[in-house]
Amino acid sequence: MAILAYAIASVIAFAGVFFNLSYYGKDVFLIIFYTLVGINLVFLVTIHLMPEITITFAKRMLIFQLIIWFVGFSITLFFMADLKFLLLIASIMAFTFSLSYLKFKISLLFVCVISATYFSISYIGINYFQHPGTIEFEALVLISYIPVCIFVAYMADRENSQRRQLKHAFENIERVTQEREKIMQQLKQVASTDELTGLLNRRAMNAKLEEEMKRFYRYHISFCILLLDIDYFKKINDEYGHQIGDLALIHLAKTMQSAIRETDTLSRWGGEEFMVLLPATPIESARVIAERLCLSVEQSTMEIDQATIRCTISGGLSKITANQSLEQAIQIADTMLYQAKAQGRNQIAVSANT
Ligand SMILES: Nc1nc2c(ncn2[C@@H]2O[C@H](COP(=O)(O)OP(=O)(O)OP(=O)(O)O)[C@@H](O)[C@H]2O)c(=O)[nH]1
Repeated sequence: MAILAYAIASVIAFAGVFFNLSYYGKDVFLIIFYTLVGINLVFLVTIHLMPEITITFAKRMLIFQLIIWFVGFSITLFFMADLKFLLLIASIMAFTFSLSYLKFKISLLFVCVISATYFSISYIGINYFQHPGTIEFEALVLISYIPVCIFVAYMADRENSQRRQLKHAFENIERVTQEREKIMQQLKQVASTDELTGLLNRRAMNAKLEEEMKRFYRYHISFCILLLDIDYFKKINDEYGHQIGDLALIHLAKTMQSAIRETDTLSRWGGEEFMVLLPATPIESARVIAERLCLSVEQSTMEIDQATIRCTISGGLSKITANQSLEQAIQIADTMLYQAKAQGRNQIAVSANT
């Protein structure tokens, strides 16, 4: 809308020149007009061509352009004495364009400057250069021009502030949405992580198992469940205290995590129990992985207060089959774990039902 107003204003100004309706004739006006346009263009091109242009320099150029525009306006007013009124309308339209970027007070200042210039030129023109018209008529013109400009300035300022408020509101919404997403992510992370070891907790593991189960029903790719339990962990707690017990749990979690494949998932199932999900793994491969896990725990040591803590783990391994539920597979792994404990610990018991 503002650009349209600016374009119409330019067309009116050019039409004035084209139809040679000016008081002093086309030639004088054209020389001055094109000189000003030329100077302006040179500066515009300079601004765009200089890559190292600074904001201060650009602002100075803007002031320079304003001065050129103002001088151009004054000269045009003077030479187009019989078209002054038309030029004033063009200035309102051009104003509509620039006002959308200006504050209300600055717009008022512009209106005052233009009105004063118009009146001075009319006064000089009528009294000393035989310009047509009377000073009373010019005053009347200004009386109608000023309220229109003030109205345009007010409307532009109101639209501007509404636009700013809207932009601000959108920015706020964007920021709040981003923060909310971040918090949701953090909450999700906290809700699915075991605080002590940083592994997935039981709830998150259950979700993973459900997902794997759906994949199993859809693609018939079976998976294995390995339930692990630290042997005689109570002794560590009793001997070294609960805090050292916690450190031992962290240490063992790290040891086990580094012993499994990236595609397998280790979680803290509860207390000193851990569960490993081995997707798309045949039972024999799962047994190899489980035994390697046992060995890496057995071989790892933890130095605390000059004491060396060693642990072993026992495990129960089961494979999901078509005729059983997830709960049944977990139950079988639990039974196998019980069997591994009963058989002397530090070993893996594998379900025969595979
Ligand atoms: N420090 C610490 N201890 C835990 C935690 N969760 C469970 N425990 C301890 O783990 C021990 C488990 O003991 P039991 O269930 O008797 O089993 P165990 O001593 O490991 O013996 P077996 O499992 O039969 O080999 C208990 O002493 C629990 O207090 C924990 O988060 N931190």
